[in-house]
Amino acid sequence: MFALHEMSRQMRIVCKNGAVSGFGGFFRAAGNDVEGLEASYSSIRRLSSNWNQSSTKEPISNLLKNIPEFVKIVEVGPRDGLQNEKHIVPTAVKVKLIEMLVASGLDVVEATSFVSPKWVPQLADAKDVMKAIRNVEGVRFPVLTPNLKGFEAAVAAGAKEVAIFAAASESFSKSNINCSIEDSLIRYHDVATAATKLSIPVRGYISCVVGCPVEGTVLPSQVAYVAKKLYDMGCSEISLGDTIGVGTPGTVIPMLEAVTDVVPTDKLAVHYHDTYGQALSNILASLQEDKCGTEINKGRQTGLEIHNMDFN
Ligand SMILES: CC(C)(COP(=O)([O-])OP(=O)([O-])OC[C@H]1O[C@@H](n2cnc3c(N)ncnc32)[C@H](O)[C@@H]1OP(=O)([O-])[O-])[C@@H](O)C(=O)NCCC(=O)NCCSC(=O)C[C@@](C)(O)CC(=O)[O-]
Repeated sequence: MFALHEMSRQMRIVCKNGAVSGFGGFFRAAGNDVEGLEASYSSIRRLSSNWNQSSTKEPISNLLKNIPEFVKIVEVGPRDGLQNEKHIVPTAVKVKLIEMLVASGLDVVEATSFVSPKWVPQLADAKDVMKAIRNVEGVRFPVLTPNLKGFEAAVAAGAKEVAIFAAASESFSKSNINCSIEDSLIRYHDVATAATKLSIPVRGYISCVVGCPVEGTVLPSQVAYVAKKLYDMGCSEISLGDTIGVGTPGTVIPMLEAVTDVVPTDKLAVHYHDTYGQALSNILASLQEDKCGTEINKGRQTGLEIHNMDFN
């Protein structure tokens, strides 16, 4: 899986391949043990280093003319990649994975989730993962928190940054967090308020920004509605997730336009799953989106985050 995320200024772009399958594929290839991970470590380093090098070069064609010159990478594999693994990955392997991702040069790694272990048993060791990485310096380790209970547990475990996750589709909201969109926003408002009191940045995800597995097409106005609510409650950034990977440039651009009408582009990320091989096209199209390009041409520092990378 794989995600681009322009940061520092105008537009954040996050893209992710078929969530679990992308990173899971890498993980299976590496083997469910520390040695297997080490064997794959050099590929991570190569990819990370390639990104950094290419970000300093002049654009090589008109196709790439308006994309940011600087790329910031955020990795969500330890959370998003492992949350649906069939077999529970041992804590020590998760920690090793995080350490390797950090060593590869990534400085934001979404480490785990403080969600119900009944819903996501794969991440039931969130507290232990956080304990094991507590001395890693210079890296941000955001964690998912679905409610105040999760937020309090995350803070007690040492989290310095959290993420809340709403949906643009009612059906997905119900199946993912067992409540309506409106109820989730009330819940998240409580989390955001508690986080603000502790000066903890809150990232807001929106799932199903172009399509829902149950409802089909999701209208841009539905996404803009939730994005504005998350922005108003104080989210420092809002990540727009094409959860089932059905987006194409033709659908993500209208969605981005609707959202950028109500939320400043420097607060936005996009999170594209590569289920149907559209993630890179969607990233490129999003980066070329007018508002983003205009800012880039002003020559200000830009960033691009890669949330997950598919090594398959
Ligand atoms: C939201 C809930 C908790 C509601 O679940 P619920 O069952 O409605 O919760 P509840 O409030 O009725 O509580 C039921 C039990 O869960 C406990 N509980 C309640 N909250 C917590 C908590 N935080 N941590 C630990 N335990 C918790 C609570 O204490 C109680 O325990 P019991 O009394 O039965 O022993 C549940 O649905 C849940 O955890 N959902 C998380 C699902 C999830 O993690 N999905 C994947 C992440 S979203 C995603 O991947 C999309 C994204 C972000 O990547 C973007 C994209 O790809 O597009």
